[in-house]
Amino acid sequence: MSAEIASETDDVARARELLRDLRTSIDNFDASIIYLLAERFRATERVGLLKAEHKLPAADPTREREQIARLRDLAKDAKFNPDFAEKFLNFIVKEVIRHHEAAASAQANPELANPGPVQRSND
Ligand SMILES: C=C(O[C@@H]1C=C(C(=O)O)C=C[C@H]1O)C(=O)O
Repeated sequence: MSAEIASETDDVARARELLRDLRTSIDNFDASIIYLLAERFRATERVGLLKAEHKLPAADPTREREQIARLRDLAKDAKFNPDFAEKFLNFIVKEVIRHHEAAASAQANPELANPGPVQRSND
């Protein structure tokens, strides 16, 4: 093996090692994101129940505007793309509002949310 080919092989081996380390880090970040989202959704589920009980609207556009402004500022501080931060928040909030609407309709129509045991025709 020529010295040139040997050093190319070393470079690729180093690149593969770096790739493996970076992917381990990415996997840890992804796991953190999932745990954080799970906690966030647990909190928003409680907000959804509270709103349903008190017949408050599922969505709160004023609060959302404040959150977007805050997250855009945080993203800029973190040298992160503020448009992406906004899109990401909107994506999550849309799903939260869908859950809140489902909680409101379950509150308004409990018989539809929990239909009870299925009746068999020969019961
Ligand atoms: C969670 C709430 O409900 C909705 C969802 C939001 C969110 O996921 O952050 C924010 C505002 C509301 O549109 C809330 O009102 O705080």
